[in-house]
Amino acid sequence: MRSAKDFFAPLAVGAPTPPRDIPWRPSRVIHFFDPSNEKMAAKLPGLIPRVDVLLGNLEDGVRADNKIAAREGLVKVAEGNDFGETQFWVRVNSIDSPWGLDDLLTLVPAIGAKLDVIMLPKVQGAEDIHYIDRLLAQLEAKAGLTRPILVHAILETARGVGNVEEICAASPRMQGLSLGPADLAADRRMKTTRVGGGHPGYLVRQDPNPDAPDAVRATFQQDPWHYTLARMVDACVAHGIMPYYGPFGDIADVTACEDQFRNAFLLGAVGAWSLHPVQIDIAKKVFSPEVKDVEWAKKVVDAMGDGTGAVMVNGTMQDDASVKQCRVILDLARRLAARDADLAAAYGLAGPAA
Ligand SMILES: CC(C)(COP(=O)(O)OP(=O)(O)OC[C@H]1O[C@@H](n2cnc3c(N)ncnc32)[C@H](O)[C@@H]1OP(=O)(O)O)[C@@H](O)C(=O)NCCC(=O)NCCSC(=O)C[C@H](O)C(=O)O
Ligand SMILES: [Mg+2]
Repeated sequence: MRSAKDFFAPLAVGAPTPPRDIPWRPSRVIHFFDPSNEKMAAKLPGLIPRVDVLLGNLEDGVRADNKIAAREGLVKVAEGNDFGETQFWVRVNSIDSPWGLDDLLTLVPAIGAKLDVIMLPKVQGAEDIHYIDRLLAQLEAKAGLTRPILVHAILETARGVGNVEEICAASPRMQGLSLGPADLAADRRMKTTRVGGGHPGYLVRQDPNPDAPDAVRATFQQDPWHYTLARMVDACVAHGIMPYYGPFGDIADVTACEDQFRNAFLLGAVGAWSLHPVQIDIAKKVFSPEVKDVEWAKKVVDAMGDGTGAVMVNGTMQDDASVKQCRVILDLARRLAARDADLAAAYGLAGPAA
């Protein structure tokens, strides 16, 4: 393990200095596209201003015989588009796959200056992050990059979940973690074939009524991802990086998608993936605080003055702790409003600088 003194030193001579803090930028929606799919690539000029993060996916979801076309297509997308305020990320193939190394060797020299974050799938432990950390430093130095590329890990194996703390702590490049529910389900030998979301069999049932033993007993579906997501959130917050829910594969079920995203938002996640254009506005809506919550937060913050003591607001007790909860909502609302005039108007907060 590196000592605290050299943790932030570049890992190759000439590489940019790694960040001390992960810069906050909106990332409510990470929109996936396949750069080998010309129909999808043609849609990007219209999608880039709508999403917080555009992610070129080179890993699962891209056919094996299209891997090189996808890598080359991503270079063309980077060269042919102005991303403005939108972040540009890539999901490379895993480092044990036949393509992972060449993804990095090609993309960093070709488009490293435009890449904000590299998403690394199937991360098992700190050793995977140490590997990519050193390799990125070498490639950045060779390419003369002045800004370090950040790393985002997908948590999608049982071992990765077990090692979540050390993954978050492994490098100052660590930007965040996403949940990969499909791979994680397979690795854990869970018996769901869905890509994220609930399962009708994962439920609790109301107790029998002794006076009506034959009456129908209500059932309540549970969230099979709750444990992992909560663990991820704690690990990310402890290490100053950002937690994300991952994919929701039932594209047609926009209602359940919104519910799953909201569960993640309420637990502390900052965003989710969109796999299809229909999921973009769902993620943006869910991961932006609701107007009524922003209004409530303002009211409590105003009522609490210097933030200490206890007061009653609308019949509820508010104190030093609850005002902190309200500041979390208000802080997110302010950051989003500063970049989005519509949200600024809805929240009654300062909007983007003219
Ligand atoms: C899911 C899809 C295969 C659906 O595609 P399609 O059948 O073409 O849908 P539509 O006909 O409704 O599409 C309408 C038009 O929109 C374009 N389109 C579709 N998706 C996208 C997109 N993501 N970005 C841009 N444009 C998109 C279509 O081309 C249609 O265009 P047109 O015909 O001109 O009108 C498809 O959406 C898709 O492949 N999505 C991405 C899937 C993906 O990225 N999968 C990997 C991530 S999830 C994962 O890996 C699991 C995770 O790691 C884990 O372990 O849990
Ligand atoms: Mg996966």
